[in-house]
Amino acid sequence: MSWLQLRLDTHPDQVEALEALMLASGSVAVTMEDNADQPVLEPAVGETPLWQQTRLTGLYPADTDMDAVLAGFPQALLGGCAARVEILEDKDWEREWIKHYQPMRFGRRLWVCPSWLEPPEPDAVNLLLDPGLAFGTGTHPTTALCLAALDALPLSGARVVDYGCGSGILAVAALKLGAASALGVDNDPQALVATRDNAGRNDIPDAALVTALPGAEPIPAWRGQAGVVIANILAGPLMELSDTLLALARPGATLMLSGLLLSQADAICEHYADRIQLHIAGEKDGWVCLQGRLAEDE
Ligand SMILES: C[S@@+](CC[C@H](N)C(=O)[O-])C[C@H]1O[C@@H](n2cnc3c(N)ncnc32)[C@H](O)[C@@H]1O
Repeated sequence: MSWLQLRLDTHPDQVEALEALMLASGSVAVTMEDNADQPVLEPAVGETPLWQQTRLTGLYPADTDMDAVLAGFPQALLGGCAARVEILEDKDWEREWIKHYQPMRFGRRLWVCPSWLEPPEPDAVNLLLDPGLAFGTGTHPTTALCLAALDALPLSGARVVDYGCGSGILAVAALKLGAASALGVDNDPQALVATRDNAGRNDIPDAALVTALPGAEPIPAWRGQAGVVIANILAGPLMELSDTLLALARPGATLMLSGLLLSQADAICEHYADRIQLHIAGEKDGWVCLQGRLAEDE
């Protein structure tokens, strides 16, 4: 079975009305994205506009008369947008995604391999991953930057905090690269489940990885203990969480921040400047990873 997909590139003011029209005209699902396919950016951290152009995609059964659907939309709404109708072949989307998820190398030693494939370099540090519903497959530039930066750190025996752990990819990578223990924090309980599953998949002993929701009981025990604190979130939370992240770090610790665009780096560096000097440790597709070391007497 195939489907028809109606794509409308429109101004955010019109999104609500157009979504209602799509649903009323037989669309079984409507999704919205920034039509430049950019992530959600936060106005507080840069002048990058949020949702300036929105792409609405409505999914219609294959026998829908799309000319009639479009004719039923008021010109005042449709006039300002680019509309396109496409045939969407029905596929097993989960399988499609899996087909394209292949082993990836980060830095010198680290490979991230889908758990259902054989690692191409059995002697490398191989992290077996099944991201489930959580963010963190290694395919996003920010995750890739953090993984490469982790590979370059002396992690042997370190205690590592992964704040915003998603699939747990960074915490588990740190443990595979020699860290002694890790704390994975996420405000999405599903992410904590994925993190524990991925740790199990990589034979990480239970005691080596603690997972917690923000503010939960195991976190105070980590205050001032971590030799490496990583947070790959977004610029806004990285600012809000600065005290929390720095409180977890011990003197001399490395702080690694990602999830931000090059245009947001100065604002973040400035925000942290009275405690730690951060520099751009890596850049990929417009995203950056910032890194710095706390003073030994911090
Ligand atoms: C961009 S993903 C990063 C996942 C993974 N660490 C990686 O590098 O691929 C950000 C994660 O941070 C979590 N998150 C967002 N805001 C948070 C907050 N204020 N406190 C804790 N976790 C947060 C999200 O649920 C998400 O799993």
